Amino acid sequence: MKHALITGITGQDGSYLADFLLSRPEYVVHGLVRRTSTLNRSRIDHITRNPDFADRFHLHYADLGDASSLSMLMETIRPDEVYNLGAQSHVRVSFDQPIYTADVVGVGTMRLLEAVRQLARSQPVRFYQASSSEMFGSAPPPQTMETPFHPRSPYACAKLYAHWQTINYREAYNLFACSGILFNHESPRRGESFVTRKITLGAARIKEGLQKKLIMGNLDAKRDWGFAGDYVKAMWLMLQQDAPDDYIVAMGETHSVREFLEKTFSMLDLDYNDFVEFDEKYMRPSEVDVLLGDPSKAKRKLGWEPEVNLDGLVKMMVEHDLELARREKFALGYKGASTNAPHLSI
Ligand SMILES: C[C@H]1O[C@H](OP(=O)(O)OP(=O)(O)OC[C@H]2O[C@@H](n3cnc4c(=O)[nH]c(N)nc43)[C@H](O)[C@@H]2O)[C@@H](O)[C@@H](O)C1=O
Repeated sequence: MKHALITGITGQDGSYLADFLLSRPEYVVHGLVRRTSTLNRSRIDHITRNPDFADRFHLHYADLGDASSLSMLMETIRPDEVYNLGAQSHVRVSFDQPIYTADVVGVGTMRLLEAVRQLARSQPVRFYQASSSEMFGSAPPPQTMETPFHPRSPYACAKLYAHWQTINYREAYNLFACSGILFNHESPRRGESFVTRKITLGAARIKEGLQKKLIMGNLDAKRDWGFAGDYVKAMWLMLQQDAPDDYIVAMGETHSVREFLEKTFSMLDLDYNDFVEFDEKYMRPSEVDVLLGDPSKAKRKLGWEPEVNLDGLVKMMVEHDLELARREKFALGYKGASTNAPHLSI
């Protein structure tokens, strides 16, 4: 059996990657979880509750902030593959918590790389680093493998540090370490404070009369959005190659937040202009205006092809969130619309 360790297992990407690896009978999947007073495991509940996976899915307490917990974990599990998907991943929040973000995203990756380097002394191990299109920041589009980085947030600076450390561990210690520069990737499992999910959930709640307005920031920002379920396959493919390398994973299309709003609301027969309002608090001190990735290397060398386009993605998210809103309405007993989703504060 192959043992894979995933940091960030409770997140969107971690849960899709776990699904993908478990669909292959040769994998045992280990997830790193942080201790929290309330459990945040809804994205992996379908796995933990499935008796078929009882022997092939294991959760372990550790923390990217705690080097000794990572070394212990590495010794216990002795993974063949390590996927570093754990992060404080919200760009806007990284301006409020820059040092925490740098520690978890930047130095946290170093702590993990050190633990992997120790393990690599006694067995082969392959490492995947979740790098981000945010590292390109203000570099003009299209962003290719040759485009120089210009990060625009504490999150992006920390990701860039981790990216270069991954490359350095490959060059200095001959570690099989790959970095996937993933452009935005979304799904029904996306956190509710990221723009796509905020829009699909907000629109669905508006449609069901649970919410009156959707309060947004910069609608002119443009992103290259794909489906997270497609992107985790690229992560895995990178670790199956003969030699380690870095790749961009993207759709090669860019759309504005405004276009995403239009597509979502029109799918629900609504006009977003009637519901969307602006609030300064959703603006970032420095914005990334346009991201447009060139995935040609991943397609050519990995044979990677996405299966879901933007319209398919919007449809998948809207259908999911409409169902969620209907259940919410049923569970609450409908009393009257609130002015905004109370749980969306960022
Ligand atoms: C690849 C990369 O992808 C993600 O980073 P992000 O691009 O910052 O994602 P987002 O969905 O928070 O923002 C997208 C755009 O949408 C604009 N925007 C407008 N109004 C709102 C708004 O109300 N909320 C939010 N969140 N954004 C808004 C916002 O200003 C920005 O221009 C993370 O997964 C990150 O971890 C990562 O690595």
